[in-house]
Amino acid sequence: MTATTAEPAPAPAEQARPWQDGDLAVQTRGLTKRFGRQLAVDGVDLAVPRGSVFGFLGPNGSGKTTTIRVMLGLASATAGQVHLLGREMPRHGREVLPRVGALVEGPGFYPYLSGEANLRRLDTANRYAPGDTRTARVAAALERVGLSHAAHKKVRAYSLGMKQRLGIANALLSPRELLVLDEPTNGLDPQGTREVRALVRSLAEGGTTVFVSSHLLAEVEQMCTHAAVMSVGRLVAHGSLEELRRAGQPRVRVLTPDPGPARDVLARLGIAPHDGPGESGGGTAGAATGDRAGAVTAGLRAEVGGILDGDRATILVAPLPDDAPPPEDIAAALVAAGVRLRGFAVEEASLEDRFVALTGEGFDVAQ
Ligand SMILES: Nc1ncnc2c1ncn2[C@@H]1O[C@H](COP(=O)(O)OP(=O)(O)OP(=O)(O)O)[C@@H](O)[C@H]1O
Repeated sequence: MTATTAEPAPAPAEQARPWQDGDLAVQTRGLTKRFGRQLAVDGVDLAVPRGSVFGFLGPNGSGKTTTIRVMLGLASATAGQVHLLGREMPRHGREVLPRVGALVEGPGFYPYLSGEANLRRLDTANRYAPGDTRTARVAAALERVGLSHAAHKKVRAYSLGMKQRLGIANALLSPRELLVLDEPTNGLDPQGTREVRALVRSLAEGGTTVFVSSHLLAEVEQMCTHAAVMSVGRLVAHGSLEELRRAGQPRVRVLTPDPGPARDVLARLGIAPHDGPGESGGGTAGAATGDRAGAVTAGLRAEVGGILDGDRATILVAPLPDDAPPPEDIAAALVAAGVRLRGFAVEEASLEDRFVALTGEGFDVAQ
C-alpha cells in the first residue's frame, strides 16, 4: 500500500498475522519514515483499541508527529502499513478520513474572523460536510468545547487555550469515530491545559476513540486508558496504563547506618543497589538516586522520626530481580547479618521510573 520499495518486504509470518480491524481504531505494522539518512520512525507497530484514550508519549523529536502525519496520509511512509478504522491507508483515505477528526499543528484560523465564521469557512472547505446542517453543526461544536460565549469574538482576541479548543471544535464539526490530537496542550497555561484535558476525557466518554500525543507523562496518566512510548523513532512500550505500570520493576529501599554490610547481604541475594552519594552528614538520611529520591528521603525521614538524631544513615535503593526472595526474607537476612535497619520498604516502580528507564530521557512531569 503506502510502502515504497526502500525497505525489505515483511516476513511471511508477518503477512499472515490477521489485521484486527474490528477491535482497533488504528493499527500500524512496521511503519517507517526516513528523511534522507535520518530514520524518524523506525518499524512502529501500533494497536489502538476502539473506545480508548490512547496516549502517544515521547520526548521531543522522538517521531510522534511524523507517525501521526503518516497515519493520516499527510505524509507517505517509507515502509510499513497503516489501517485506520479498519481500512488501509492511504488507499481508502477518501472513505475513512471523513470519520476521523484531527488537530495536527493547528488549523490556520483567520484572526480577523470570529470563531464561528472560521468554523463555517473550514466546514465549507470540506466537501463531505452537508451545507444544510452547517449552522447547527458549528453551534454544536462550539458548545462542545465551551466556546459558545465567544462564538462571535474575533479569533485574534482568543487566548491560546481558546484557539486550541477552536481547533478541536473544527475536528468535531462532523461526527467522528476517531480523533487524533497532536500535543493539544502544548503552549497552554495551566487553566487552558486543564480545559483541554477535561475536554479530551469527555470526548472519550461519548465513545469516540481519542489518540493524543504528548511529551508529558503526567498528562497521559491523567487522560489516557492506554499508551505507547516512543524513543528515537522506535516504540519502546505499548499497552494499557495498568499493564505498563505492572511491567515496572519493583525495588527495595533500605535505610541503615550500616550500608557496607547491607550492600554485601543484598549482593548475596542477587540484589545490586544503585551507586548513590553514600552516607550523608548532619544526622539525616542520604539520598541514593538523585532528585526523585529527595522526596522519598523526606518521607522516610518523617517515618523514622527522632531516631536519626546524631547518627549517619544511608538509603540504599535497588531494583528487585524477578527471582529475588520475598521482602520479609530480605529484611530477615539483613537483620541476621547484624545490619541495623531504620527503614525497609519494597515499592512498585512508578510509571515515570519505567518510562525514564525505557527512553533513557527524563520526561517533563510538570502540571
Ligand atoms: N520534514 C522533515 N524533514 C526532515 N526531518 C524531519 C522532518 N520532520 C521531522 N523530522 C525529524 O524527524 C524526527 C522526529 O520528529 P517529530 O516531529 O516526528 O518528533 P516529535 O516526537 O513529534 O517531536 P515534537 O514533540 O518536538 O514535535 C526529528 O529528528 C525531526 O527533526
